[in-house]
Amino acid sequence: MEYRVVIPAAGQGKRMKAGKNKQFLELNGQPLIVHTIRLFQEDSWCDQVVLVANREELEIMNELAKKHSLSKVTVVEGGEERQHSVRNGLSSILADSIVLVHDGARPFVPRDVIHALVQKAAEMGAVTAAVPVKETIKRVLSKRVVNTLKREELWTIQTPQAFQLSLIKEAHEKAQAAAMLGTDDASLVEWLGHEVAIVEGDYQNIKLTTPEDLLFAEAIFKEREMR
Ligand SMILES: Nc1ccn([C@@H]2O[C@H](COP(=O)(O)OP(=O)(O)OP(=O)(O)O)[C@@H](O)[C@H]2O)c(=O)n1
Ligand SMILES: C[C@](O)(CO)[C@H](O)COP(=O)(O)O
Repeated sequence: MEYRVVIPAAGQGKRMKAGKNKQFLELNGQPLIVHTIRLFQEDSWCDQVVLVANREELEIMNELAKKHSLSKVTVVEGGEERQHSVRNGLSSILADSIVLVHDGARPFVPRDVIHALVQKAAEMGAVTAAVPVKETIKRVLSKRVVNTLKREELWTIQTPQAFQLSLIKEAHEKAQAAAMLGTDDASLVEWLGHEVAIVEGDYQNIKLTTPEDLLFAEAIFKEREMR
C-alpha cells in the first residue's frame, strides 16, 4: 500500500522551555525531527514526507533533510496554529491518496501501527491512533469535582491520524471557513459528521511536550537499544 505523510513541525515548543523549537533538540545523537522523519523515510509504503516548518526555519529544515539523506522530504511553510500548518501541508499534495498527519514531536510510533492506520483509512476514510486511558478522569470546575467519567469509554488520542486526502482537505477547508479550531485533525472530520475509527496505538508513542518527556524519551531509546 502507499501513503504520504504531513509532519507539522512549525511550532515554538514553548512548554518544552528549551529556548528554541524542540524539533531541533538532540536526542540520542540526532535532532528530534530527524528521528521522526526517519520513521517514514525508512518505510517502503511511504511515498512522500511533507515537512511543515516555520518560515525562518525553512532553510535549516532543508539542510537537515539533505545532511541526513532524507530524500522523501518536501518542506513547506507553516501557519499560526497547528491546524493551519497541517492545512498548508495538505494543500501541497494534489493526487488523491491516503495521507497521514503525524506530529514532528512524536518520534516513537511503531511501523505496525502506521500500517494498520493506512489500511483502516483505505476502508473507513478517517482513523486515529489512540490508547485506552489508564487513570481515573474527573470533570472539574473551579477545583470542585463535577463527576467521574466512565474510564472504559476514554482513549488518549495520538498521531498518526490517517485519512483519504479528499476528506481531510474538505474538513480543513470547511473548518477554516467557519473559524473552527481543533487540537487534532480527526476532530475536524468528526465535526463534518463523518465517522472516525480507532487503531490501537502504543504507550511509547509519546509527544515530547514538557521537559520531563525528555527523560521518558531517553528511557525509550535505551530500551530499544537493548532489544
Ligand atoms: N503553529 C504550529 C504549532 C504546532 N505545530 C506542530 O504540531 C506538533 C504538535 O504540537 P505541540 O506539541 O503543541 O508543539 P508546539 O506547538 O511546538 O509546542 P508548544 O505548544 O509547547 O509551544 C508539533 O510537532 C509542532 O511543531 C505546527 O506545525 N505549527
Ligand atoms: C494532535 C495531538 O497530538 C493528539 O494528541 C494533540 O492534540 C496535539 O495537541 P497540542 O495542543 O498541540 O499539544
